[in-house]
Amino acid sequence: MSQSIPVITLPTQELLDRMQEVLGERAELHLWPMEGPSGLDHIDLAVQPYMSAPSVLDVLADEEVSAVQAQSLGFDNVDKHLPQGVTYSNAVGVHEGATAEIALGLVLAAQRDLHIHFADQTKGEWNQRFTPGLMGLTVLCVGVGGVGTAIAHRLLPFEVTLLRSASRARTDDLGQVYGPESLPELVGQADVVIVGAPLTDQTRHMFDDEMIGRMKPGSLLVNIGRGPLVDTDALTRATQEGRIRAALDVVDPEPLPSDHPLWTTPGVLITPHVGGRSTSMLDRVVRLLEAQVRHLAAGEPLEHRVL
Ligand SMILES: NC(=O)C1=CN([C@@H]2O[C@H](COP(=O)(O)OP(=O)(O)OC[C@H]3O[C@@H](n4cnc5c(N)ncnc54)[C@H](O)[C@@H]3O)[C@@H](O)[C@H]2O)C=CC1
Ligand SMILES: O=C(O)C(=O)COP(=O)(O)O
Repeated sequence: MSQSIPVITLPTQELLDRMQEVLGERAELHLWPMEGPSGLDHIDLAVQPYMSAPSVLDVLADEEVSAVQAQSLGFDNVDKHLPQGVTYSNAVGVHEGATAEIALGLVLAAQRDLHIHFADQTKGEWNQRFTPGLMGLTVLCVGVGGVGTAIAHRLLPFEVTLLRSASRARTDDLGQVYGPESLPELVGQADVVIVGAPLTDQTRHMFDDEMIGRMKPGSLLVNIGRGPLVDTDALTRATQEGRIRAALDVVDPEPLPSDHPLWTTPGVLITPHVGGRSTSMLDRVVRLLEAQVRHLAAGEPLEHRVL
């Protein structure tokens, strides 16, 4: 019996070449058609481009597609656009570690004023200063999934007291996880709050005036999840008044308009949604797609299905 060959469309030539190398004859690979229908009878797996546009979802209506594999972990924007009967898998294993690196980088920069030292460097100025650091402080991670856990593991060697909260209370190998009902009390105990939850109806504006108002004076709010988890106006007010500091890889809106006050508010650090953008990302995407193609060839369900 001849082996069934899944048809995969891929968003970039580089990814297609890497897939060809790894999968050889096992898959029939097509570059995703940017304009017009592909002309294929059936597509077993369509790969969502990493950069958001053009979205594979925009062209699915013209194709017979079984499943979409995303190259992102977040899928807050997807459900309304996904045609019925098409499954959607997110990119588990691709971005967690890289996003944790950006979270830790932002925390360390903000807690040791690295940005101020680097600005001094551009002027050749030798200004020594004392900074809060991280050792001995309390850090709250909001979101204990792949990203939150990667952050927690990287934080512990910094000798912090770690608090964690998620959508439900439980214990895991790192200890106690608190439920959402505990969040208002926990934020008041933390010197650093790192938000790594997904964007849902329940989490949108989770950090509003009230929640931000409960944070310790001078504490740091880090957002590496999705911009709308934090109410931008509330955050702008709190940082402009110097009540809290912020370090943001994600903002609302994205891109942040160049005249937005957050860009220039003292105590606010911004990176342009680069959590997942590490050069080793493509290797992890290829490994994920290889595993998914194996499942298709074996007639098994795809992994990491979220929709
Ligand atoms: N900055 C960046 O470049 C990146 C950002 N992300 C964002 O990070 C998010 C999280 O990704 P994963 O860890 O893979 O998700 P996940 O699904 O593995 O974990 C999500 C965690 O958030 C928690 N959560 C859900 N609702 C909550 C609530 N109401 N209160 C507190 N916690 C709640 C869940 O309990 C779970 O612990 C993604 O949805 C995406 O938006 C992901 C990758 C890169
Ligand atoms: O995986 C995610 O959710 C990320 O945020 C990184 O990917 P993106 O830049 O959103 O395509």
